[in-house]
Amino acid sequence: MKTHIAINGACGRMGQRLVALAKDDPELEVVAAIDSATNALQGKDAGEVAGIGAIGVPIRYDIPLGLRVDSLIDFSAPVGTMAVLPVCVDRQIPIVVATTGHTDAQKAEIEAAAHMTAVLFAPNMSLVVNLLFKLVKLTAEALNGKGFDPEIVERHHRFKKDSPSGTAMRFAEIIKEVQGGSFVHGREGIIGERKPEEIGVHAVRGGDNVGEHTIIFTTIGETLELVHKGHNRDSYARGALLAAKYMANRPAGRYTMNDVLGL
Ligand SMILES: NC(=O)C1=CN([C@@H]2O[C@H](COP(=O)(O)OP(=O)(O)OC[C@H]3O[C@@H](n4cnc5c(N)ncnc54)[C@H](OP(=O)(O)O)[C@@H]3O)[C@@H](O)[C@H]2O)C=CC1
Ligand SMILES: O=C(O)C1=N[C@H](C(=O)O)C[C@H](O)C1
Repeated sequence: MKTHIAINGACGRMGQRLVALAKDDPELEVVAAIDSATNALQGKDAGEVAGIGAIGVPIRYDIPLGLRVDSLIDFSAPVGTMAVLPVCVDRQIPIVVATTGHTDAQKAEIEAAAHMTAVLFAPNMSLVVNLLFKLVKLTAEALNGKGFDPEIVERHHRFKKDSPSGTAMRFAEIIKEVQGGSFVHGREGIIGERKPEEIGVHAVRGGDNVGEHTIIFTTIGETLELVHKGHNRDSYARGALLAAKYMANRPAGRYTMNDVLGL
């Protein structure tokens, strides 16, 4: 039986790739394509919006009542996640939250929803980025107390609304969990020498970059850099579709991409 998925943010850059890749997957069927009520593409066919031809699913701002939805993937905006989250709770729809940029209060609401429905909340759906989370933890552990300065540089397209990226902040949190420290976002002026406890996080914006993260561990005499460069958005989309299949029919609880990817 196919997994019936709903996509929140279906008109966006990621939403369109999900619609396109799901069409080629015999295990998946897109049954609902949701976007903001004000989006000019409301009512258009989601397949046409994604450039793959009609799939018979119109863009809507809600999930039709009575429709079987096995899991919902959210690549929208923080306000979009918060709009769809209570619907998923009410209707017991497992939700994959891939959107980034939520406030701490919004993050707490998403975590709390996991007591009522199945929730996977991850800033990056790519297999190798999730592997890199592990490599950065290993590196932070190996270099802890040895005089290395951690700094993170992320690069994204000019259209990205949140900064720093959710992924960059996850790398920073992993280092902090191992080494302690405090985040420094950019530097300007006569700020004095770098303090050993600093974890620098820096955002570059421009062009059509789909996402690059460089995690730097540098000391007097040598530097180690761990780098991921996305080539297109499909690595994120494929991970999210895998997650949607994994989440279908799961009981309430908090799930991770490590569960999905077997990492
Ligand atoms: N976890 C991961 O692996 C990845 C996460 N992301 C994150 O996913 C999110 C989306 O990225 P991207 O596709 O590039 O962004 P886009 O801006 O291209 O798409 C977002 C879509 O969501 C829509 N939207 C806005 N508000 C709502 C709402 N209230 N309800 C439903 N839909 C809404 C937007 O509509 P409108 O234009 O009308 O506002 C737009 O169509 C970002 O937070 C990004 O950081 C991106 C890539 C990978
Ligand atoms: O907005 C994007 O494009 C991306 N956002 C995610 C993030 O903020 O970490 C993941 C990826 O880097 C692409």
